[in-house]
Order: sequence, then C-alpha cells, then structure tokens
Amino acid sequence: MDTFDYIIVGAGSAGCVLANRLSEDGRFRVLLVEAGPTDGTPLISMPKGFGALLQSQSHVRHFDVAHEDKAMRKEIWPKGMTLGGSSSVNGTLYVRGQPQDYDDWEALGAAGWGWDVIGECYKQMEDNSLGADGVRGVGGPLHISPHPDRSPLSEAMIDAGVSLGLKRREDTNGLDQEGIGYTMRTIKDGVRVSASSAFLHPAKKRKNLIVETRVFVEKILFEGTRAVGIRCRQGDQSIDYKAGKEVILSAGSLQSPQLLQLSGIGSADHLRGLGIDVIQDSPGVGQNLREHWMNIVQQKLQVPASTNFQFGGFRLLVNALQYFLFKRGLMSTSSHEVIGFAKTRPGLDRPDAEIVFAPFSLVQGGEEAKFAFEPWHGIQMHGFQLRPESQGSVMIKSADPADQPVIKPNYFATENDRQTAISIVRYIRELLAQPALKDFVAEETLPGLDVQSDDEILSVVKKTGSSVFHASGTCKMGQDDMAVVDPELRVRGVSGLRVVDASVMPTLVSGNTNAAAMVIGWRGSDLILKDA
Ligand SMILES: Cc1cc2nc3c(=O)[nH]c(=O)nc-3n(C[C@H](O)[C@H](O)[C@H](O)COP(=O)(O)OP(=O)(O)OC[C@H]3O[C@@H](n4cnc5c(N)ncnc54)[C@H](O)[C@@H]3O)c2cc1C
Repeated sequence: MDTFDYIIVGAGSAGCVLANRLSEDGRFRVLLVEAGPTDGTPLISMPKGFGALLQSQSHVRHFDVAHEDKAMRKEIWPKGMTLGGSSSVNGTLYVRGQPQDYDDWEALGAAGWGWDVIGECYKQMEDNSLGADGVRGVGGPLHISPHPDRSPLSEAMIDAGVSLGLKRREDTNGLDQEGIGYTMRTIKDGVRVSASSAFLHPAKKRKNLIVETRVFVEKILFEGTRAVGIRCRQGDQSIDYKAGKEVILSAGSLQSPQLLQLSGIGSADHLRGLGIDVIQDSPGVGQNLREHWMNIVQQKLQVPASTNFQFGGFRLLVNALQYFLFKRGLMSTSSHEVIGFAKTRPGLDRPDAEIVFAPFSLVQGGEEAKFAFEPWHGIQMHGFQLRPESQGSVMIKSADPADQPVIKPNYFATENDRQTAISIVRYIRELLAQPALKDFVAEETLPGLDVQSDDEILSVVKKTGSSVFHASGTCKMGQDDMAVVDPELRVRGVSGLRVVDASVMPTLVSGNTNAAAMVIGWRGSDLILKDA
C-alpha cells in the first residue's frame, strides 16, 4: 500500500488550496484524490462555458433533492466533479461576505475564525486587480477582477440602486457590504481562475504532490479510532492508500458528510439501521445543511439590451470566435454583471439580501427549471436571503458509496426566511420602478403584477426560484453537541481526520460561497501545518 503524510479527498475549492500549501515546503508527501477528470476542457477556462458544462455529465455530478414541502419546485443540484471542483463550473462571482459572518462563527464556538484572523487570510490569498487598500490582497495566488464592461443597462441598474439609497461601490467586497456595483470575479484576462488553476496547476510539478483523478473514495480506513487511510475505486479496481499523518476530507458539503457516515461517523442509530459499524456517534454529521434560495423577478425590456439572442446560431459562433481569438466579449464574463447588498426592511443593522442582475430572461413553466431563453428581450433580477435560518440535512440511505445521499434543504422553515423572500421581491420591484430604468423596462413577467399578497408572492417564488448551489454547514465546526469538527477542523471523537471545505461553516456567509470555501482551505492549511 502506498503511504503519504497527508491524503486530501476532493480537489475542489478547499482541496486545491490545501494541496498547494501542504506540499509547498517539500517536507511532506501529499496525495490529492479526485473523483472527476482533469480540467483541460476549454468549457472550464472560458467563464461562460459553465452553462454547457452544467448540463453534461462529464465534469459535474447531479444530485437529486428531496423536498418535503410539495409547493417547492423540483430541483437537481449540480456539483463540480473535476480538478477545481465546483470552482471550475461556477459563475465566478467572488464575494467574501460580511466581516460579522466570521465574528458570528467565532461567537458560535469557532474560536480563531473571527474577521481579525480570516480577513488576514483573505489578504494573503488574493491578487486583486484593484490594488491594495488595507482590506484587499495583492500578490497572492488568487486573481480577482471587477466586471470590465459598462453597458447602459448595467449603469442604469446601478443608478437605480443609488436612488434607493445604496452607495455605488468600485469594490463590492469592502468592509461595509451595503451598496451596489459591478461584480468582482475570479477571472484573469478573460480566463476563469478556478481553485485548480490558481493553486493546483502551479504546484503540480512538485515531486511530493501526487494527484490522482477519476478515483472515487469509498470510505476512510481506521485502526481503532485513528484514521489511517482511504479505500478507493478506480474502474473495477479497489485501491487503498495509507496516511502517516492525516486524512483530510474536502469532498464538499454533500459528500464529506456522506463519507463520514459511510465510514462509521454519524448518528449511531442511523448508521446501525444501515448495518454500518459505528466508530463515533456524532449526531451532527449531515445536519445543519444551509442553502440560499434564489427569488426571481423577470421583466420584459423595451429595448434590445439583453443577451437572449447571443447564445445560439451565428451569434454564438461569433461570440465564441471573439473569445478564442481575443479572450474578450460575452463568453469571457461572469454569470452576473451587477451586484447589490441591501437591507430589504427597516430596522436591520446589516444587509439581509444579495441582489444580482442577469441580462437575460428564461422561458417559464413546467415543474423543473429549464435553461431556454425567451424569444424577446428581457432580464432577470435574482435576490437571495444572505443568512437563512432554515436547516436541512444530507443523510445516506444505504451503505453503498455509489448511492446518493438523501438531500433535504428544508427551505423556508422559519417565518423570518419566508418574510425575507417576500421583502426581496418587493425590494426588487421598487428597484425596477426607479426613474433610471424607465427607458429600459417594459413589464414584469415574473412573478407578474397580479401576484401581490405575501402568500401569492411566496407561493410563486417557491415554484419559480432555484437553489444558488451554496450548500454548506453539514459538518459544522464548533464546540456544541452537534459540532462535527472542532475549531481546528479535527473530527471530534477520532484522531488523524479533518474536514476542510464548505461543510464546516456553522452558518452561511453573506454571499456566494467559493471565496469562503477557499479561505477555509487557507486557514485549514495553517492549522494543519501548525500541528505537523
Ligand atoms: C453551478 C454552481 C455555480 C456556483 N456559482 C458560484 C459563484 O458564482 N460564486 C461563488 O462564490 N460560489 C459559487 N458556487 C458555489 C461554490 O463554487 C462552492 O460553494 C464551492 O466551490 C465549494 O467548495 P468545496 O471545496 O466545499 O467543494 P467542491 O468545490 O464542490 O469540491 C469537492 C470535490 O470533491 C470531489 N469529491 C467528492 N466526493 C468524492 C469522493 N468520494 N472521492 C473523490 N473525490 C470526491 C468532487 O468531485 C469535487 O471535485 C457555485 C456552485 C455551483 C455548483
């Protein structure tokens, strides 16, 4: 059996950061194991290529979602399954969240994760094209840049936000999040910056870092309560690898809890019911699933200012050609161009919603979300509650590693979450009614102006919205009985095992989760190296 010091399971946002930093000084042999293939396809490096990738099976795994609330739209969650993980197939928005998010984690028991520490980690990790200002980082491995094109419609959207009281921001990742401006993105010169291209590619030539792709980890191997290695499947072959120091799970919020449960760490009753020997009774494994729900307001335009006709036929060819020749144009841009963080109700002390503008509109109808553009010009505004309280779960249903876990997001379980969704729709309607947009927008097509009462709005957003694909929290860190890992990310009750990915977040950060997943990898590396 081949032996390494550290084995990292999953080459996603956090796993790539770990692979780089743990192998950096050459002292340790590091194995990084990834279920998916390498990330050489141009559909990854071209930022807009993710639309096509998400519909394929090659670099993405699709998970069924079980809604107990039958009023919810049917959902399938895609997760990146390639080097870079979900950072290779995401919308490239870069959002750190609010400093208070990290202070909240610390207050919940995650000692050492407050903004004073995490703000510094961000600075070390980043290379922000806007330059240093005491908050941003420059010279780090992760390049970040603002959306470069200023279209009249985007400018009008920002002006509309300003007339509602939001400050115009050059950098939407400042310490005070409230405001509106162009999105910050993980894109450099028109090319996606994934966790793989930023952290793994530069480290791949190191002799002490071995990267295995298309290898699916089935369980963690234990001697007593010490994790000593992993069992994997590659095609028909079963392979074991041994870890001299630690096994680190970075398989993401759906598969890290799945792997713990398959390996005997989870709710003892649940595991015994599936015939799995219990190594550690840990009732929090798979609980505390947090996810953002995107509420959509769609509007017809009076002017031909959307991208609805740009992704088919001759125009797609021209856009692709422009991209491959010059790395410019539509295909070089992120999922959204303008982003705002707002307080949707009076009396709040910090923004409770992220509102993003997407310059396209989609055909509605049917039980499942479709990705077909409307045959006229339109736009979508996407708004989600930053810190939802609802908690779902990810639980295995059998001892077979190939079986998907049962995923229950449990959206809208609290009154605050329901009220915030309704406030978000009303806030977006007010934004779209501002004078700055009067020459652009024509009429609301979703939810539709006949939808006015709270109940009507909630019922429509449940049927027309979507997950934002930010699943987090299923192996939360902390010190209470439901905490799966301690603040040093060590799995409680066993040794030689950590979890380092988005699953350790005690609560969601106020924004998209890729930045936080990578900073967890960065901070996690510091903690591991401190103990090495
Ligand atoms: C479609 C989409 C769009 C998104 N858009 C944005 C955005 O614009 N901005 C933003 O900030 N966030 C976005 N996100 C969210 C963000 O990308 C994720 O939160 C983040 O990448 C999660 O990082 P992670 O390290 O926890 O897991 P991941 O990056 O998902 O990595 C987990 C890795 O582990 C591998 N793995 C899992 N199980 C096994 C196993 N058993 N054996 C071997 N390997 C395994 C997986 O294949 C994967 O590569 C988006 C996500 C998706 C899916």
